[in-house]
Amino acid sequence: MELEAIPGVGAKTAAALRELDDPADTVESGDVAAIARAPGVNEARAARIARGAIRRRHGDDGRVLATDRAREVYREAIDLLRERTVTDYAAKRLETFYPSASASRIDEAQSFVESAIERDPDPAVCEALAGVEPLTDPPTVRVRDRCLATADAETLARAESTIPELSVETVEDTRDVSELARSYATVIVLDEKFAGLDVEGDVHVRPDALDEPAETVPERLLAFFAANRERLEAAAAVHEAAAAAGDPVADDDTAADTDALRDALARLDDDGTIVGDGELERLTAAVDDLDAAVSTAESVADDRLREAIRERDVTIEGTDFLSLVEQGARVDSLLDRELADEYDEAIASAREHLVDALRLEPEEAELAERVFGGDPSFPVDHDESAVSRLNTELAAARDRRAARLKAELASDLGELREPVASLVRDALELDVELALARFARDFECAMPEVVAPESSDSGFRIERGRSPLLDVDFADAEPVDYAVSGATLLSGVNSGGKTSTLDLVALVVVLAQMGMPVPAESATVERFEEVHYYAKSQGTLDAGAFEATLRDFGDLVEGADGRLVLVDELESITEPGASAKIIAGILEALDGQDATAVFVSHLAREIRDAADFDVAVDGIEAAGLVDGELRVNRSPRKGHLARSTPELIVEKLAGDRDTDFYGDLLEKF
Ligand SMILES: Nc1ncnc2c1ncn2[C@@H]1O[C@H](COP(=O)(O)OP(=O)(O)OP(=O)(O)O)[C@@H](O)[C@H]1O
Repeated sequence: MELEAIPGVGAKTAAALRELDDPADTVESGDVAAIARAPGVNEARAARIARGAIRRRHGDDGRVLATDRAREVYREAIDLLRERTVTDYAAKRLETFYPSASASRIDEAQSFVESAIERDPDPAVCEALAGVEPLTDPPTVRVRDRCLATADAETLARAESTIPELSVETVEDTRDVSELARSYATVIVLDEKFAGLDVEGDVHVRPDALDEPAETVPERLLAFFAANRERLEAAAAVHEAAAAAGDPVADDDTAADTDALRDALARLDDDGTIVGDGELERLTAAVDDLDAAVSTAESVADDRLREAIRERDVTIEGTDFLSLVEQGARVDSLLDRELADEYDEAIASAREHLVDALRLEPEEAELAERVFGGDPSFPVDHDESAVSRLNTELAAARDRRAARLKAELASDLGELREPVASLVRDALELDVELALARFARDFECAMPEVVAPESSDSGFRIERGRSPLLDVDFADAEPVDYAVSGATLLSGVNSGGKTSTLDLVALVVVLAQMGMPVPAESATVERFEEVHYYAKSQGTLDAGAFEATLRDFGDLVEGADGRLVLVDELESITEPGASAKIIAGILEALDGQDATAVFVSHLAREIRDAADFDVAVDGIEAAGLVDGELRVNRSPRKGHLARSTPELIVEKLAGDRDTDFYGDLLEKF
């Protein structure tokens, strides 16, 4: 796919997207997190790119939201959905839903949404979702005890780019390899021609080493899993909680084995090292504690010997005494001769202490024996070279064991790499689905029927619609029935709910064309090409602004087929007499076209009089004034010019007061 063919993707963004593993599929997948891995592409931009890809696939020019207020209603709809997500991912992913005029796009979104709203938003699942985030790639780990070696320049370049964790060294011959083996614990030679090579050290000839990065640098997988541990554990918890709630995220055969994942993670420390292996822990501790254990062992032996000397009467022959005096304080020979058994016991206790403290195995214990037992001395002394030998052996055993365990764990993790990617993706997608399910429940929604413009059901029909955009609690929103086909005026008392009705219509249409459920008992909506919603102007416009507004409406009525036009009190832009004429003219222009329009106005009577055709008028009626409060039937009555608030008040006064004034006034309405 030509990435530049996606609306909104220029050459620069396309170049960034080409850095992804599989640019075309990733962009088409709608996976906002995966798209956002492209350099310089944040999640908001990724959502726009995903939306662009959807539009391209459906040949959709994305013109539905034609005015500021229409765009605002869309934002409000998106906000209502986003408020119901737990993860940032789901919040961004919801932005890939937009009102479309393409039947195939609406069908596609509807089929996703229909199954999503069947989900049960279980609290345990939502809680677990809080820790889920898209998987992250940790920075490259540098491994310094291993290197790659090759004689070939091309292989060298490939090695540097595929295994950046290791140094890549150039070697000409066996001598070079053997030199490397002295600087690195392990050397991996990449060239076939070195096969059968015999040099000292841990040297392997592995021409396939670059194709098996998991084996060559198990640290890469370990670092990846260590860095993503919390996300993975959270995703696993989501799957487990969803399964426990009887609403599994994925089919059993596609689900990752969460037990295997937990088991593998338990073997891994946060810094990518191995944990939970008793033998490795023993060897690591033995290396770390060796010096301290040697000096404690010396003290143990010294204490024993001191005790023994203190309790013994030693008879010194004259010659010995003489040599003692002549040679200074050398008592070694005396110790050997007079206290041989005690000395041996003291040395034995030192060795025993060393073996016990370091928990040494028999072969290691043999080396430990040599640490004590040189010429007798007091205080007891150790053999430094024996300590260093023991240290080298223990460290080598530790490193061998760690390398083997890393390789084993990496091989287990390698098998989990793909499954965990879907484990996390599915958990994040579940959050999108649960947000939709919660939205549908919270606002008692139904899936609307979206019909073709040429259908006999053109326009819109909403039954018992309740707007979540009202300034009252949703529980107090009174249901509204309203249907319009063609152009109509909507009249009604002040604060009767005219603006709220326009909002409800706009919201239902926008949601329906996004493929979403709508807050109504049922709804049928034409698939509008464009939604033009004009909010009430704040006061009279100056000449320039008035002219600009008239131009807008001039454009609007040109080729208005397939448009939904919602206009709130256009009369406020200028003086009432002129307004009525302008609105009448616009309605006349729309009347001959396949447009659907609702014009809210307090000038319905005047507009009707100014129009050259029979203007349809609906009305939001007040049932009357009760204790100075309007009692309103929120559903507009079809073909009915509603009485205005002033008329209602005059009528009330005419009934209450004993004077002709109010009666005469009433007749003027
Ligand atoms: N369906 C409804 N359910 C509950 N309350 C509603 C409903 N519709 C409107 N209201 C309440 O009535 C108030 C006024 O509604 P709205 O602004 O839509 O009336 P209006 O007819 O456009 O008024 P005006 O003629 O002054 O422009 C709203 O702020 C809301 O509190």
